[in-house]
Amino acid sequence: MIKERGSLAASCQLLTTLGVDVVECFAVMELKDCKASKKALIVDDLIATGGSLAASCQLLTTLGVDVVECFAVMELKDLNGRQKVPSKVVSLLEF
Ligand SMILES: O=P(O)(O)OC[C@H]1O[C@H](OP(=O)(O)OP(=O)(O)O)[C@H](O)[C@@H]1O
Ligand SMILES: Nc1ncnc2[nH]cnc12
Repeated sequence: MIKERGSLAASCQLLTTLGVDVVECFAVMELKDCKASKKALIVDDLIATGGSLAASCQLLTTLGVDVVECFAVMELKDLNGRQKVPSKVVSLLEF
């Protein structure tokens, strides 16, 4: 997930409220690990306006990382956020 430091707990709580069994949370990648020629799957809890995923893609692409796909648990379809995202977008739940 692309998160501010310290906000992972709130994301887990939201998913639990929705009935998702959060088995484990782990931080996979920090910016220092993002190197050119690496591939990335970006996972976030929500795609609303698409601004967060678009900015994340842009940042990683600037670092030379190949963003293969973006995955979001929830997508607010009416906001058309996926149109801003330059990579393939997959979401689990649509509202
Ligand atoms: O598609 P967007 O319009 O960018 O919205 C989606 C983002 O909004 C939420 O984060 P938020 O900014 O609320 O902060 P958080 O990381 O503390 O959850 C959510 O976790 C996504 O990262
Ligand atoms: N439109 C939205 N609804 C709920 N949570 C959000 N977080 C960021 N944008 C949001």
